[in-house]
Amino acid sequence: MFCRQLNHRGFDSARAFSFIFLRFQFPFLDSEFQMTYTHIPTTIPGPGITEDEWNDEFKGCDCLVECTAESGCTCLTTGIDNYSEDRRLLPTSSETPQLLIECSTNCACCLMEPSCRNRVVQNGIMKELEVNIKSYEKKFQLEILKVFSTSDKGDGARTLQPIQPGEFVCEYASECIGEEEVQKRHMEFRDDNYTLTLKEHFGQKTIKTFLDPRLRGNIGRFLNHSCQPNCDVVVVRLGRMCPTAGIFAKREIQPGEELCYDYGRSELEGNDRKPCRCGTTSCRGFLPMSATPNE
Ligand SMILES: C[S@@+](CC[C@H](N)C(=O)[O-])C[C@H]1O[C@@H](n2cnc3c(N)ncnc32)[C@H](O)[C@@H]1O
Repeated sequence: MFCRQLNHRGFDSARAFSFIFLRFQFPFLDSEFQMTYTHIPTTIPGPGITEDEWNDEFKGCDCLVECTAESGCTCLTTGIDNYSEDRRLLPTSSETPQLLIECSTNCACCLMEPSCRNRVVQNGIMKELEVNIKSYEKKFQLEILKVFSTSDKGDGARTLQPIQPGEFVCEYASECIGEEEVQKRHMEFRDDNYTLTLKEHFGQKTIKTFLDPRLRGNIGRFLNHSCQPNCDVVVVRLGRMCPTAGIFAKREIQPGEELCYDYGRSELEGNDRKPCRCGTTSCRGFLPMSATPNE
């Protein structure tokens, strides 16, 4: 079924994705709103996503042995393994990232013990991470999170354990929302914007997915931007067409290092851009900004 869906939608292997954080300057900030969010371990459907869209699932593989490209696992649609035996993201050979589909409950391998290697993001956070939630700490019950201070970027997250290149850090757990809801939240929360737009290019077609952890999210919402990041965002499909965003280590990360990724690039210029405080030698000076909330 999933092959039919892929063909039907005209998807091909010449795909790519980009993501950019929405960034708008407004003169005020409502700190009440800034503090209010509910912890969720994984992405869920939010306003603007229909049940049909969310339930558009892949058929799943029939594997009774380890799911690898070599053994012909049909979830590995491009014939390349997503993860190594020790569950690290495998580098792709070209500039274009592969369509990363993890095995799901629709797969025969879901009975396998321990789980097949094509399940990483869905297994959740394996590392001990730390977040600075300032005075909000006591107010909200966040799993396994403690406190650390960033000097000038608001809250931030860091690791308490070493992380190897390609290892999964955390999901950017969010509400997956529709375009109108993006506009609505932009008006409602003004400066307080967390929406990550995934742009996937399938041939001539571009599909946008909006992930917003503003109201419901996990530690992923605390990762700041860096122009020389130690993490990458990767589009991952957990058995359904609606994508999620997985954050993976780009290089070896030492305990105590702040976790960060590149929010993306924008051509926009202007005084209302927010200065970047990543402090790296390759700093581009400003955080990326998009022209419209759903760009
Ligand atoms: C997804 S949030 C990251 C967590 C945020 N620091 C917080 O306190 O919730 C994105 C916001 O963090 C701040 N930020 C992230 N990276 C930054 C950077 N490199 N320089 C300055 N501010 C940054 C900006 O205010 C941005 O809009």
